[in-house]
Amino acid sequence: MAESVVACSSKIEKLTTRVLANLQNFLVKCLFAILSYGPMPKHITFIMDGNRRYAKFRSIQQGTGHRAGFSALIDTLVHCNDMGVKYITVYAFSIDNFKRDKSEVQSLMELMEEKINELLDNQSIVHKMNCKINFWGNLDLMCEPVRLAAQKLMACTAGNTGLVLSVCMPYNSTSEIVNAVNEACAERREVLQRDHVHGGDCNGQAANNGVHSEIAVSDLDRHMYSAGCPEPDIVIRTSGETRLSNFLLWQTTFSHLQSPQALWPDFSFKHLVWAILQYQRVYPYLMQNRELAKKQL
Ligand SMILES: CC(C)=CCC/C(C)=C/CC/C(C)=C/COP(=O)(O)OP(=O)(O)O
Repeated sequence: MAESVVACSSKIEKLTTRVLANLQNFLVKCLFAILSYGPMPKHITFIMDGNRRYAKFRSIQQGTGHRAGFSALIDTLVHCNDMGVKYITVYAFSIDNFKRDKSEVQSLMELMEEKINELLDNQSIVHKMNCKINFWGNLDLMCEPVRLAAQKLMACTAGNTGLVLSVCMPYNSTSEIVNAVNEACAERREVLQRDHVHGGDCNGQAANNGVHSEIAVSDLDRHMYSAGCPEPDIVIRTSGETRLSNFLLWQTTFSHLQSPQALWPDFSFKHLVWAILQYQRVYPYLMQNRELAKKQL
């Protein structure tokens, strides 16, 4: 008798769990349907701030905070993918982060290597979502195991057609801009020299193909890590901080900035939905600004 009561109550428990999960799925789908009536962002970027504070407040190891941060990143990717957001860009390691305590940098590198290798597995969530993964930054600054793993991940997801995740690492925007200026100048010099050899005038001006020696905005665009990717619609910096900290300065002129109080490992579905609702609220003004700027050019 007692056994059958236990078996029955366990069946009821399982059923309740399944019903609640289905109900939750249904509510989430309703929410997506409501959101999709408004303009949906194509590209959301995250400054994943507050991982160490998360660990400190819980009196756990600092590295555990960064691990929780990685889980929050994967959950966020899944939600964005479900909502049809095509581009996600995250600030995972700034060039300035190399100035941190040696042991902290070392443990961050180990975490990066471990997690990138996990993502390389065919069964990983990013493969299931057909994600393409880019790394934006100077990978030569990373230690060899991280660099090799990152290059392998980029190569093996290059043909994927789903969500595009760009991991900024080791990155800062001013280096990206300087790099783009140098590359654009080198490219222009090459064209002018070629033209000169083939009949340009003695001032180095192109002969007749309309090439000018000045660099245009579009030249720099082509040499940014973000070439081919739409400008971010939303920049979210968690932990209530309101600085950009040298992140995507070139690309975020018209982006909507948000700084939820949540620390990155606590960032969840509700924060994401709230961020999109806020974006939809200000969307007409964002578009107005963009149009105005285009006219002024
Ligand atoms: C493979 C891959 C993409 C891994 C990403 C893992 C991850 C979440 C990295 C975040 C690294 C970082 C320095 C975050 C800033 O928080 P913080 O450490 O500055 O914390 P604080 O703001 O509390 O000081």
